[in-house]
Amino acid sequence: MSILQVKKLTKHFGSRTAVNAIDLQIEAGQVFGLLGPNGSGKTTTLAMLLGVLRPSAGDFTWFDQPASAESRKRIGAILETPCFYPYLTATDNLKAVAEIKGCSYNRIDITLKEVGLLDRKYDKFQTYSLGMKQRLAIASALLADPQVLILDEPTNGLDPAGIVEIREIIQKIAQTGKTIILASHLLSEVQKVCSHFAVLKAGRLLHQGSIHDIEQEKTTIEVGASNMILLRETLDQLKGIRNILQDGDFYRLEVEHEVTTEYIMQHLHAKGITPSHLLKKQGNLEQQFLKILADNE
Ligand SMILES: Nc1ncnc2c1ncn2[C@@H]1O[C@H](COP(=O)(O)OP(=O)(O)OP(=O)(O)O)[C@@H](O)[C@H]1O
Repeated sequence: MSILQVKKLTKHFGSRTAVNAIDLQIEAGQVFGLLGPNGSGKTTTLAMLLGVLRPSAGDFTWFDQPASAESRKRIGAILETPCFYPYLTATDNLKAVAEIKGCSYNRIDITLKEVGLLDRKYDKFQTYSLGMKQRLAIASALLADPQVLILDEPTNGLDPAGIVEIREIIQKIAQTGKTIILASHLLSEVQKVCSHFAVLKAGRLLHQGSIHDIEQEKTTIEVGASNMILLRETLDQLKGIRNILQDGDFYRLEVEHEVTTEYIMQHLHAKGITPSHLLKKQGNLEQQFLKILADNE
């Protein structure tokens, strides 16, 4: 089932175009990363998709139907950190959220467990760390057991341990079959948790695809030396090299991910070869992201 179809979605703020005719397709079960630098239009896009902002042009469907109050109930979202009562416990705060959303209190312990806060449920919100506050926000978004969870920059401001916790929670939630859409400017985060992603820059959609495709990108090492024949003979004997192609005055090696330039260097040294050129090129999202941004300058 298609979860979200977006067509030519646009938002102008006065003369500024924050979101410029973007198209998106998100399918059930995907963990979808909306990736882009600050000010690229991620929050504005999510706000339109959640009915918080009215689009200037374009449209979208949720669950193959025009957006409605009904479809909105199937989506749990955190656009901004929700306001919790500092002097109330996590449980009492979630009771207040349950009242607003009209859902059963039975879900409170289930969601607190999902975000790893069950043993702190009677602690006051004001005693929570930033990471715990963010996890409680996720619990509140999960309270009505939505099909889709939307998170805007979920690891913002967290320390490395807090970031890992949020990542693990997102992965666990994804395993339950929910579709997750998260906006982030952190490439590594998107690469670690997302199955699919789109890149926004200055309100435009530059790329949409699966993380898998990018990870399948070949890792290559370029190596050149004055004696290309001896270099070739040496490279032919090395393990971990899948393919060797000559490209001008160097060879382009398709290698296993683990093969390092140090490994190549050691073997060349043993044969008395000093490389004139040695460069590893990894097909990871960061390079793709930078390339996508550069290609669209
Ligand atoms: N209410 C508003 N009025 C005027 N301009 C706005 C408004 N909201 C956002 N913008 C502008 O729209 C553009 C996109 O902002 P948006 O917050 O959607 O980007 P973002 O990718 O979410 O960035 P960040 O990661 O910094 O939150 C920016 O230039 C921003 O200044």
